[in-house]
Amino acid sequence: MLIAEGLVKRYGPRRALDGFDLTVPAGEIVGLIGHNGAGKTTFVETVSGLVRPDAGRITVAGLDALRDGRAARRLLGVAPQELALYGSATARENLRLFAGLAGFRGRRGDTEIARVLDELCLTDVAERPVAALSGGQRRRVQAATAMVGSPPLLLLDEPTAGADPETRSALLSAVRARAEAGAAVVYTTHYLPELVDLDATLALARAGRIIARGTQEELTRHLPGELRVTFADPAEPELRRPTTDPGADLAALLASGRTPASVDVRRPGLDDLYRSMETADPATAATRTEVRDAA
Ligand SMILES: Nc1ncnc2c1ncn2[C@@H]1O[C@H](COP(=O)(O)OP(=O)(O)OP(=O)(O)O)[C@@H](O)[C@H]1O
Repeated sequence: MLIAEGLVKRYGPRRALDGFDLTVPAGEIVGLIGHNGAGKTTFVETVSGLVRPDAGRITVAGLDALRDGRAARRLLGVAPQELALYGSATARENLRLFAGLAGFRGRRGDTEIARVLDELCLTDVAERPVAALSGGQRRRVQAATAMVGSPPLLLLDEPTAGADPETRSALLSAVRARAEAGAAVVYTTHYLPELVDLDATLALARAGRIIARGTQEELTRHLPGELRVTFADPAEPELRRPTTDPGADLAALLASGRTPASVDVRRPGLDDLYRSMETADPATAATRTEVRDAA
């Protein structure tokens, strides 16, 4: 659904995007993660037509988005990081505007708006001006403007930033439902447990490019987890050690004649992956990408 290749965006001497490649098939949620300044927002802005790249190609549903931006924009819904809503208009009026842009007008538009308001638990506040809504409610209205009209590509830039658990859960359910209905979703967040909830695949951005891409399992399985062992002899301190092969490490421990009282293996998770990006060697990351391509 979305293919971005070799995107470069320069701001003076700085390259916000520096050979950024990302492909997202229909029905897939990709969690775009990376430290502040990695280029995630610039990528979202580039695909949504707000920023013109200096080089590269973007295809949305087979359309060349850089040549035929207007047609490509009709296929995508964006929730930008900075809220962009009309404060004096009600939530419903804001949605009417975006539904109209997506070609939904009249009764068809009203039905679509009612559906999205319900999906994001906004029906009760639909007639209030957006300026009078809470931060979490405004976040949901922003996500609703992206989803109205059911575009096949969703770009959600930190849609749950500052959201309370209720808002977060309504948003995640809506995003999952959209992907199940076939939408391709680019989802940026710094809150990694959300990506586990969404069962998202991952794209790791660093310094303007994607350094690793794959499923959560593919990207975490080679990272060390942690082996924790307590011993029958109370004088022996608890052992905690990073491990990539807990079975072999435990066998070595037993062979040494010590008697464990409890054994716990913590599998590597997304936090470990995020931390490993500090030191990630792009060459290793490239191998991982190849592994996925071959799969
Ligand atoms: N309009 C701009 N003018 C100059 N530099 C910019 C502009 N937009 C982004 N940059 C720079 O480009 C780089 C990438 O920024 P971007 O906002 O895309 O990162 P990000 O990964 O979204 O970060 P965050 O996690 O903080 O949202 C940063 O170094 C940023 O300072």
